[in-house]
Amino acid sequence: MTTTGKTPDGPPVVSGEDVSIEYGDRNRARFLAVDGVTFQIHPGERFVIIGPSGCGKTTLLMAMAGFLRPLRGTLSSSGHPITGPGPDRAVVFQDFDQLFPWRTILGNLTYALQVTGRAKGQEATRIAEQFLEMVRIGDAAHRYPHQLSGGMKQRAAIARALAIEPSVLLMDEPFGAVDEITRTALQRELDRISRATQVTLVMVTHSIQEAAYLGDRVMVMAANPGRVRAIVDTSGVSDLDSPGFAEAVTQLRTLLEGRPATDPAIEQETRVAVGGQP
Ligand SMILES: Nc1ncnc2c1ncn2[C@@H]1O[C@H](COP(=O)(O)OP(=O)(O)OP(=O)(O)O)[C@@H](O)[C@H]1O
Repeated sequence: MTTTGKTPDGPPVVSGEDVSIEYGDRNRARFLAVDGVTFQIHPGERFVIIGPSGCGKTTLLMAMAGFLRPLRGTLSSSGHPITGPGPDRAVVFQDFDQLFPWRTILGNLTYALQVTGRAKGQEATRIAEQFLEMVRIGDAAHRYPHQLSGGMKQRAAIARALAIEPSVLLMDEPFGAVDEITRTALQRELDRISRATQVTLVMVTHSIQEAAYLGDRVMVMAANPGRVRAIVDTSGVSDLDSPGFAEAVTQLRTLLEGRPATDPAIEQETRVAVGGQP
C-alpha cells in the first residue's frame, strides 16, 4: 500500500516551534503540561492529535486557539505569532452547551457572523442557512439549543465555526459525548464537509479509528511531560475496509502503547509514514 502526504502549498496554517506550556502561578506549584513540541499544519490538512490521558492534547489545542500562552517556544497562525483568540481560529468543544441557549440555532450563527464582522442582516441569515443546510440541520434553524439532540448541537456548533470561514477549525474531542451511531454519522459528515470546504482541521480525539479515518497526519503524543512521540502520515487510509486502514490503526496503537518519551532511547519526534515511506 502506498500513501501520499498532502503537499504543502503555502506557509503552515498553524505551526509550533519547540512549544512548552506550563500551568500554575507564583503561588502554586508549576506543572509542565507540554514540553518542546514542534509541528507544522499545512493548508487544507486534517491534523489529528492523539495520546494518553493527560499528555497535553487539550492544552496544546487551547494554546493554538489563543486561550493559553506558551512558556517557551512559538505558536504561529499563518506565520504570525498567536497572542490571543481570533476569528481565523474557530473552536468546537466536546461540550454540548457551547451554543448560546437564549438564541435560536440560526441566531447563534448570525450572531457569530456579526461579531466577527463576516456579515450582517440578510446576508448573515443567508450564510447561516447555507451552513445549517451543509450540516443537514436546516430544518432546526428556528429551534433553541435545548430542543436539539446532542448530535444536532454538535452539527450546529460545527456550522457556526465554519460559517465564520476560519483558516483553521480546532476541535477538541467533538464527538466524544455522542452515541456510537451518531459518532459514525458525524465522522462521515465531517469527512464530507472538510473535503468540500478544504478547511484546515486540527482535531483531538481518543479514538484511534477516528484519527486514522479523518486524519491526513496523526500526531501521537506521550505523557509526563507531553511530548511528540511520532507524526504518522495516514492520508491514504480513509477506506475503513482496506488493509491499509487496519495497518494504520495497528501502528497508531503500537505508538500509543509505546515506551514513555522520557526514555532517552526514543527520539522526541519520529516521522512515520504508513506503508513504509519515510
Ligand atoms: N488548569 C490547569 N491547571 C493545572 N494543571 C492542569 C490544568 N489543566 C490541565 N492540567 C494538567 O495538564 C496536563 C495536560 O492536561 P490536558 O487536559 O491538556 O491533557 P489531555 O491530553 O487533553 O487529557 P485527556 O485526554 O484526559 O482530555 C494534565 O496533567 C492536567 O492535569
